[in-house]
Amino acid sequence: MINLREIILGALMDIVEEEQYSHIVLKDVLEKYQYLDKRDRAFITRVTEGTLENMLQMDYIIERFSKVKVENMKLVIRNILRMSVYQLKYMDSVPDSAVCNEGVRLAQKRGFYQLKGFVNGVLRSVARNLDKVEYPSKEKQPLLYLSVTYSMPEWIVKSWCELYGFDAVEKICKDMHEEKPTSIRCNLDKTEKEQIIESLKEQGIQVEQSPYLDYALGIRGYNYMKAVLAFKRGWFQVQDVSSMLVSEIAAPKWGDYCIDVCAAPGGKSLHLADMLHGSGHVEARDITDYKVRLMQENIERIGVINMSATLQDATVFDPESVERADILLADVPCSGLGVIGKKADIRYKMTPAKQTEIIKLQRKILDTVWKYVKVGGTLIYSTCTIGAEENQYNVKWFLENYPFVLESIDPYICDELKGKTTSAGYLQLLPGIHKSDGFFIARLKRVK
Ligand SMILES: C[S@@+](CC[C@H](N)C(=O)[O-])C[C@H]1O[C@@H](n2cnc3c(N)ncnc32)[C@H](O)[C@@H]1O
Repeated sequence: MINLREIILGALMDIVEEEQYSHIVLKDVLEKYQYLDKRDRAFITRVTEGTLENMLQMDYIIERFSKVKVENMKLVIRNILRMSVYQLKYMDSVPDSAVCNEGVRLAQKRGFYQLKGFVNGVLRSVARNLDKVEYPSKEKQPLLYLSVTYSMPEWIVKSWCELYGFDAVEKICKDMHEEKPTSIRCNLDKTEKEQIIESLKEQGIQVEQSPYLDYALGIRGYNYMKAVLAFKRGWFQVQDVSSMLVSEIAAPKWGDYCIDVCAAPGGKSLHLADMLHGSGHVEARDITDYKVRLMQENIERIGVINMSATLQDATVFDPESVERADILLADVPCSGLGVIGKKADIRYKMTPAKQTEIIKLQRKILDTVWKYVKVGGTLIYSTCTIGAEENQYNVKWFLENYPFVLESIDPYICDELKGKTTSAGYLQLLPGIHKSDGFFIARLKRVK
């Protein structure tokens, strides 16, 4: 007999303790247990994602009732406690006694017979006293308040507060906890938006218009993406509207040659190819065979004729590319803190030291690829993060060292997004402030 909580514990161990990506682990688990009914699969998803999204808050609660600090606990035990406390706090439909009993049983099953009493004691105390827990005060401990309320590491909220102020950061954190529809980009070269909407609705899928771009939609209520007919026909891509704005701001012209130096899984390259209506070419490059294959599969599924996927490390100079690109897209690897709403575990895996390494890599990539841009051509620099270090500071450094200038992006965006920085050449999207993921896009022109 399959035990759902054992599956959840396994997934949490892989994600939290083995540093595997949550979306990949969860996708694999759901594929492996495809035969479970919809309710069981939803339970697995909800408890795994919910525990990750609220992990620091769970740890805070656990530490009110345990003499042992969470960081000193056995890895299995702390994850049993986290997922159990999540159910106690956020899932009224599960009886407290069942949560406690299952937690104890799991500890025993994983060989921690001697810790049964500890797990039982902590969980029953939490169940009895949950509404008496005192949380950090917003006025007296603002950073700890943000960190515990929204389960966001303190170093992250501290750096955001310095940049955007407390109120904006609270909006950002809150938005990252909200459930959103899946954002899709209609492939208008294949068919009309109305036909896509009709096909989705025929399958019982709810559709809503996204802001900022007419061909961006939000969908809810599907089970598997691969079973959605319009997706199988290549009529749309899953892509956040922020990411669509990158290609809009790149604004390719008929016949342009585009190089996307960090392209996988290929969302922006496919969009550029779409905007070129079969003309020109998009070279989508990435660093691993696996990712390049993934892009090739997408090219074939959608039937794109003006795009190719190739293996190329962006930190290794490619002399054949010099001055080839009308448009060069550097959608560089980044800390990803703008997409925490979709990938909850990112916030626990990123550290200031890792971020410093990422910034070095971003600069190395820019230092290598800028020569691929034709004089007069465009370089788009983008990240899915919201701190200045990887965004504004990198652009400043780039402008100081290479023959490029920023160009206004106002001609390419809707009025709602226009502001001081967009006329200066860049856009910082913030979840909760904008209706999108957190994203940064800068448009630079090569001047000599
Ligand atoms: C932000 S993602 C790109 C997303 C992509 N542009 C899209 O829209 O689907 C960054 C990509 O950079 C790739 N990458 C990391 N280091 C790289 C390198 N040295 N050279 C080329 N690609 C690299 C990663 O494999 C990852 O796919």
